[in-house]
Amino acid sequence: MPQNASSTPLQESADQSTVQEAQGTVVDNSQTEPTEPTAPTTRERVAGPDTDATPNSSIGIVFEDSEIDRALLPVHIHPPTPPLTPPPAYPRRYVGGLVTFEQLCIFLIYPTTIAIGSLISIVSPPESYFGLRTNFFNVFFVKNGWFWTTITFMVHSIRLRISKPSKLAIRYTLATLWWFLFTQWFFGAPIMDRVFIGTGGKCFVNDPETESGQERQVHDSWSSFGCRHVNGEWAGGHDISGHCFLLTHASLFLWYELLPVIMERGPLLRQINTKIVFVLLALWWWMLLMTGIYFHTYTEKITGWLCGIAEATIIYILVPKSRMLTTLVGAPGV
Ligand SMILES: CCCCC/C=C\C/C=C\C/C=C\C/C=C\CCCC(=O)SCCNC(=O)CCNC(=O)[C@H](O)C(C)(C)COP(=O)(O)OP(=O)(O)OC[C@H]1O[C@@H](n2cnc3c(N)ncnc32)[C@H](O)[C@@H]1OP(=O)(O)O
Repeated sequence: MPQNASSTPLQESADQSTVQEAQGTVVDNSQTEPTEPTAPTTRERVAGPDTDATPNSSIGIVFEDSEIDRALLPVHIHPPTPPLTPPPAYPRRYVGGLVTFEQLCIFLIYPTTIAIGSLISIVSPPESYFGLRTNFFNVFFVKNGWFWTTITFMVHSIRLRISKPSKLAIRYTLATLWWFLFTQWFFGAPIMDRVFIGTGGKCFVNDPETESGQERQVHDSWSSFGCRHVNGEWAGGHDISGHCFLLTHASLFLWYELLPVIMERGPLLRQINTKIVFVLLALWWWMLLMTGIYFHTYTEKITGWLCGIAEATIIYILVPKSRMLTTLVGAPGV
């Protein structure tokens, strides 16, 4: 198995058992001590290398029947045990020792989409319903984007057999927290609005007192929400694309949580739950392309994307390099 030297403790442990399997090392149970069952009898739970298991249990096998009862049985009446089933570890090809090949492919979808959208916007943006801010998909789905991402994530999570749902909830909470601080509230105005104001942005409103009623005045709104509330125009600063942020952030979160299911290529992949996740991912991708074509400047889209990759990069790429941090937030599994 191709395995980069810099793989994580979790991966190493899981991969070791795969090596055993590849080498045909099957444990002969009749030779082992009766008090140390080598394979589960009634139900065996197999978790992938990326499970929520702590590093010590990363081989992913949980004995659910009473091992003590089993140990009391005389050796000769032990039921035949199946060979030790290795976790469904999939070959991991590491790129630069940091990300797996699949993680990298997923990661690259979004800057490529923004680049293609921006290119189309320069060459010849086609007239389209999706160029309207009021289009149904924008108003109903993207403007409530974290809500739909949450629902879809729950649909995905509910059918998993992972041992520690709390770790899954921690990862969801961290993703939600980053979205919340960036777009909704950060001890006052959210981060994206603070960047806008910090780079010289202001809220302009028409002053009806003037003769033409058109003269613009600066309103003291400190957030885009407040500015919209007074029918003002939020202009002048670096207006990070909230759509690029949200669509990238939500998509990477869903992809990386789903990846073990995809790589396992088992029955979970064919479930309706997985299809629902793919439908939302397709919609988020399409809306990102539309943002790329019709909205914002190129730099605003890039900064939106950069902020959108931040949390997923930390949680799914950097954290797995540390055994201690992995214990805290777990890692996606099946
Ligand atoms: C074992 C099983 C365990 C399972 C459980 C596991 C875990 C779960 C644990 C706990 C969960 C428990 C309970 C959870 C239940 C429910 C919780 C739900 C929580 C929620 O979740 S509740 C929040 C819902 N709340 C949202 O979800 C809001 C999302 N929303 C935003 O965060 C912003 O809205 C954002 C970022 C989108 C900002 O956006 P922005 O619009 O202000 O700014 P941007 O710069 O992007 O755009 C400038 C102008 O360009 C236009 N524009 C750009 N691109 C366009 C395009 N493509 N098409 C058309 N127009 C476009 C824009 O429309 C705009 O136009 P205009 O200014 O006119 O509006």
